Amino acid sequence: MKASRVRIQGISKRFGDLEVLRRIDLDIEPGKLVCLLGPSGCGKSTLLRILAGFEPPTEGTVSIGGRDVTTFPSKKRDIAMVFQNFALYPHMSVESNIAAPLVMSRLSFLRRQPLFRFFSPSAQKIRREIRERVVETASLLQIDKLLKRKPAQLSGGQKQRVAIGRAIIREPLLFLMDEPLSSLDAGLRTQMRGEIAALQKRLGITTIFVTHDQTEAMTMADQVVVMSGGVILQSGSPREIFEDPAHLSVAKFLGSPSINVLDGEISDGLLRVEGLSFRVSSGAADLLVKVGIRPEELLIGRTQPPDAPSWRGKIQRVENLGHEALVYLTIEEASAARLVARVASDFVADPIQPSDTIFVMPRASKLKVFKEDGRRHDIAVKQPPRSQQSVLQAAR
Ligand SMILES: Nc1ncnc2c1ncn2[C@@H]1O[C@H](COP(=O)(O)OP(=O)(O)OP(=O)(O)O)[C@@H](O)[C@H]1O
Repeated sequence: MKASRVRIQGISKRFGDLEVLRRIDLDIEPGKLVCLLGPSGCGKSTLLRILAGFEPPTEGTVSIGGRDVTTFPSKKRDIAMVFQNFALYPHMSVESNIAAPLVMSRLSFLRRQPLFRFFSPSAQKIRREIRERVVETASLLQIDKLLKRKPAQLSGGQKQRVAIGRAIIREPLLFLMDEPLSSLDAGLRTQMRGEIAALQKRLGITTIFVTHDQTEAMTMADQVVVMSGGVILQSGSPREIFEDPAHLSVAKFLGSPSINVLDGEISDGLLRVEGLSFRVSSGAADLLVKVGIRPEELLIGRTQPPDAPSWRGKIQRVENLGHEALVYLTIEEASAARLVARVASDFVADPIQPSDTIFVMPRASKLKVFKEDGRRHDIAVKQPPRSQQSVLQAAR
């Protein structure tokens, strides 16, 4: 299989006065599975359509496999696309649907006519080769028993496999998918997530797909590109963008329940958050900030930890999910600050009363600090040394 590099440089798109994409730069390595992730209307489908050649950019260039294809029509780009609704030909069998791209590219209009088959040995040979490829592709996708059926006789997952089969049979340079799983039910979506990712690895075709589902992005992609308002906020591995978000919007978009966000302030070398103080890297300027804490990075207990800053929390609600529990609470010191903590379900095994007071300790090194404009503030946060803690706690 061919694996090609994709390079997007300075792409902007305007529809009249509406600027939908603003100077997008993106480099995709050959053979990677890349996800464009972002809220509705952020411009992901428009970017995919520009890559596919369905929409011209207002500015910028697209290159696929080292060729500048910006002005090429879709047909000349050697790409294949799977649409949200699969777009199968309803009157044609599964076999003919999968074969369609090869039939169109390898047989002229005349040689496609039924009568021609009987008189042209070369057309017969091509037909035989195409059939072999269809069977090979169908067995790869485990739909080889369905070749004679029409799309109306298939389940959602089977239709999707046919759509994928039709896309990969030509061995395109680039494979594009627009919300490929959104029309499947939840169980099938989980199954197809794994199957598509495994198939993509086996074939090695550079693939870009669009979704607004963070689980899909995090479980399938090698590289996740988070978009918002027509710009790329961050591009990186799923782990990178989850653990090291470059922007508060990225941090909020990933993770369920969403990251806790509290107001904070850096002054005199300390980060102060709702009454707790932490040390920050030396030389950090005084600043108002937002502090993000993932629900799994809040430790909670029934007794006050002796050697780490903690809040007193009032439990509002507990959701026991079996293997873990979500504890929703407010901070006593700042009743407006609401938090959610993800804890092992043993913690809530003893009946916990909604009004019980507990202690909530954020892991200092995991605190994510953002500037007021949402961009990440690149400072390290640490626990205050033990000797300072009693002083800081007394000063609260
Ligand atoms: N042909 C068009 N003419 C005018 N505006 C358009 C056109 N196509 C898209 N838009 C606008 O561009 C913006 C981005 O649309 P796009 O479809 O790329 O978003 P998206 O992130 O894919 O959203 P969704 O997840 O809802 O599909 C939207 O505000 C949309 O209304």
